[in-house]
Amino acid sequence: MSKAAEIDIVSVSKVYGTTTAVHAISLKIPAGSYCCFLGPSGCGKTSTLRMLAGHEGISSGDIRLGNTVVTDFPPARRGTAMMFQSYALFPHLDLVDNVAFSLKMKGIAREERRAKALEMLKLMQMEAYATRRPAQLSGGQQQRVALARALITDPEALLLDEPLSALDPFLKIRMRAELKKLQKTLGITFVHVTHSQEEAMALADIMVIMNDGRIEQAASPREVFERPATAFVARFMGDHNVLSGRVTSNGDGVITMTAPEGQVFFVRGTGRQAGEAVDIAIRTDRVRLAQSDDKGFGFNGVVSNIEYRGATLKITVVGAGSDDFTVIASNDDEAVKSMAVGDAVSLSWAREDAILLGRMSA
Ligand SMILES: Nc1ncnc2c1ncn2[C@@H]1O[C@H](COP(=O)(O)OP(=O)(O)OP(=O)(O)O)[C@@H](O)[C@H]1O
Repeated sequence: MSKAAEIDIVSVSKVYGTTTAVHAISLKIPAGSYCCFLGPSGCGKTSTLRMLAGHEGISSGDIRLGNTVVTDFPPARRGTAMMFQSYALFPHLDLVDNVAFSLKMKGIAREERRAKALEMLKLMQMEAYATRRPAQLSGGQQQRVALARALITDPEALLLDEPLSALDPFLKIRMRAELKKLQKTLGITFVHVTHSQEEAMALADIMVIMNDGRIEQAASPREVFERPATAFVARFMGDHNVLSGRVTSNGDGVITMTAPEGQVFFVRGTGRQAGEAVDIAIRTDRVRLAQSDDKGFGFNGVVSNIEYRGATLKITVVGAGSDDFTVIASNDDEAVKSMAVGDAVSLSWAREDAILLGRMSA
């Protein structure tokens, strides 16, 4: 029904008094993609979304939507629409009037705007409820109405601020699938802010991971998981161990790193100087326990905790400067099954499973 627009964020900052919430971020979100902003509380994701929507002024930088610089445009002229976490429906209006509200503000005649509102309610499979008020709906139904209301302006981009957070876990997963389907059907750009790694992985074409007002990585979920860019991303996404050390040598595309306790690790990579601090990530499911494999690289440690997880065991090991090195091992492995807290174990992984992590530029 609508055209999609590329969103270009060019060196955008947001300063509130003495707090810099967003530090000169730059990002291109391709037209028609599903983009999720993810990060811990206070990292600047909502401020970024609100600047895209025009609900918050931009301290410096520019935002372009398609070919238009919208930096100084009010929300209604940007070609974006926003769906709020709380849905912000009017309790005293029926669904048709709720959905038609922004058309009323634009001065569109009653019959025309009600017809368009009904069309949007139909798209969201809510036309049977058209004469109800928001309080007479379930959470999931209210969310559909809020979506219909945001989409009635035919936006080029839909901005969603934690759209699933008010729903119970079961509905969250169902509505998540509906959001993805809707985005595919409409073909417009969706920008969705969430706290949930799982939600972002399930929905996004591009995941943008923010930390302290900066973008740590913007890439597909697969790339973020398989090639986390920084130690922050590896830790925040989970399922990775991060080991720190210093570069001891560097040549032929292989960096040798020494951990504080003297263990030596090898990782593919270039461009690091001897003596430089370095971090590597190793996926928790790629670590072998109690195996001496001459192709593997690892260390000896002591088991500090074992959690039963059904098909797998989560084993925490102290060693190589880490006090929570985690291994996810199959529960079918007899050697692993018999392990106990306090056991000395040897851990190893294939050289290609060590990922060299970058540092954030300040
Ligand atoms: N209106 C404001 N005035 C002053 N500081 C603000 C304002 N809004 C946000 N901040 C600060 O800016 C920083 C980023 O806030 P923002 O709401 O963008 O983070 P967030 O990643 O969306 O967090 P959350 O997940 O908790 O919503 C925080 O330090 C916050 O305290």
